[in-house]
Amino acid sequence: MSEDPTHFDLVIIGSGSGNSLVTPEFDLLRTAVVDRGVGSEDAFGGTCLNVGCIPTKMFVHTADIAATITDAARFGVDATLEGVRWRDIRDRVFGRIDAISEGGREYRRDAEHTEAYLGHARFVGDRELEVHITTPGGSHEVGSRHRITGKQVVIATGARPFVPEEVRSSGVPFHTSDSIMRMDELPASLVILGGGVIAAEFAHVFASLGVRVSVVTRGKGLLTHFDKDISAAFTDLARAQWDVRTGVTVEAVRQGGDGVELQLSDGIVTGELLLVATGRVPNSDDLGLEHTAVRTHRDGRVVVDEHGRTDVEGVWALGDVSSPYQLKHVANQEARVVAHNLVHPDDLQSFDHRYVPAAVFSRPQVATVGLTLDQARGQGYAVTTKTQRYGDVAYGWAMEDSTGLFTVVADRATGRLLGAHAMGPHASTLIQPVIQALSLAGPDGGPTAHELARGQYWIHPALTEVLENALLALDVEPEFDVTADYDPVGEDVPAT
Ligand SMILES: Cc1cc2nc3c(=O)[nH]c(=O)nc-3n(C[C@H](O)[C@H](O)[C@H](O)COP(=O)(O)OP(=O)(O)OC[C@H]3O[C@@H](n4cnc5c(N)ncnc54)[C@H](O)[C@@H]3O)c2cc1C
Ligand SMILES: NC(=O)c1ccc[n+]([C@@H]2O[C@H](COP(=O)([O-])OP(=O)(O)OC[C@H]3O[C@@H](n4cnc5c(N)ncnc54)[C@H](O)[C@@H]3O)[C@@H](O)[C@H]2O)c1
Repeated sequence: MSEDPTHFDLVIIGSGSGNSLVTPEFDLLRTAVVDRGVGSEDAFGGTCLNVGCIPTKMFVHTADIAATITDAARFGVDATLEGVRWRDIRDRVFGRIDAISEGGREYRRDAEHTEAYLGHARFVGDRELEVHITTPGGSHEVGSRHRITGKQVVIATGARPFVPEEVRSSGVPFHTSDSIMRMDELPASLVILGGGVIAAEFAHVFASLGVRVSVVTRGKGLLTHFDKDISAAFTDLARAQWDVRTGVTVEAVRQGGDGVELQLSDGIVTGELLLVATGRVPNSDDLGLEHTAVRTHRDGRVVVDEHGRTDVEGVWALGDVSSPYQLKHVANQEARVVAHNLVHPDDLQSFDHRYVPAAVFSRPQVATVGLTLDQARGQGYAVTTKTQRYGDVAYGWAMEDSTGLFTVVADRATGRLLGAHAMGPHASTLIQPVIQALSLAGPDGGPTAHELARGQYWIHPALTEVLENALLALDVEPEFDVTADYDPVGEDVPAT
């Protein structure tokens, strides 16, 4: 261990996924965790905990409850949503989260082998940083500046909301996902700019809680990064719930109407508040990387190899700042790999980007893994695909579902799965057996789709039968059809 108090064995910039790098192997070494905080409270612990996955899903679940009440009459259950207590909801969510964030910060500050620098870090050399303390509650005074060096440095600085120039230069107040969940009152109406994941999730949250929501996007539909049939079906369902403006450009943003007015290429949209959800940019531009040999891609992501190494020896990167996937489960996997590699330089592990799943927790949910039909064809596979409707299995009847679908994509020649794409209640959970089959396949190629269907029990009449039936209905080469005698109509589930 070094005697120099400004030299550390490990310096981690970013307390999100980076925070999990302080493994027991570092117990006898010195680690600095540098973090400037996220959201309006400059909270410790990164995006997912404070302004990302966790609070949004707590709001989504609350919105699901409200939507279930509103939807209950068609089941013969008469119920009225009498109102929602926004401040109570907000305070319940953040009452839980803030305590975890504060506990994490104090632990890093007080532990014998770690030091918490709560401020902005900037490289001044390859493994040398200047830190300007901006937030109280850490190991150092607000306003102080520190030069620190690390034997190893990990860049885990995440990403931040991108705000288009037409909004920034308008002077009109706006929210991003960093601020909107902490507002004091629900607005009567909300304009959401963007048609991606954040827009889809917040549109559900606020519309289900009684806010009139407009979604404005330049794309032809919503969730256009997903399978095209799912994107089209989701956009149709969105139009039935929200005011959805697709294929439009924003020509001006000004104050007007009840709050904000957007001049679109095809008209005007107004709302009390504006939420900007137009993507997230890596936090690499304000890191002083020009003082190092660390390179970035054109989109700002730090260049790393499959082990998380940058171009500078001893400097690593992981998560949203460098990954092609801005997802917490990916950042976590990358953090586990880097945590191992930091202490096992002769036995490096690699990032696993083979089958990265994603889900959108909207109304309905969307989930995806592996190749879409078009991607599989593009890669030269003889593709077979089946779309099974939720409404065709028993639990789908129970739910009176008429829109949910589960598509599986497979290689006709081998019968093996290539991907799956689902939209409907619990899609994020239902897709897990496909993720498992793809990820654990091993060198022998793993189970065929039919083996996956018939090699295990599927609880009857659970909603997972939608996947079981889709797998069984795939049209594969006969020699791989281990269920040639299976009659999908024979059980008490009707065929499509
Ligand atoms: C609204 C929303 C919902 C989401 N929902 C999901 C979901 O349901 N599922 C999912 O998988 N993913 C979701 N994500 C994405 C997920 O949150 C991110 O992929 C993940 O948190 C990235 O982790 P990270 O460790 O790379 O970065 P972060 O958690 O963002 O951590 C980076 C930290 O570095 C700090 N920092 C940055 N620059 C500096 C600097 N120069 N000096 C000091 N500190 C600095 C930041 O303040 C931050 O605290 C969501 C994101 C958002 C915004
Ligand atoms: N459930 C989840 O896993 C989850 C939830 C939220 C966020 N995230 C992560 O956060 C990332 C960022 O989310 P996001 O929704 O901000 O980005 P996104 O890339 O999903 O969507 C951005 C949207 O904004 C539109 N857009 C961009 N610039 C625009 C402009 N100038 N005018 C109008 N529209 C414009 C794009 O066409 C697109 O529809 C996601 O890609 C995802 O990885 C994940």
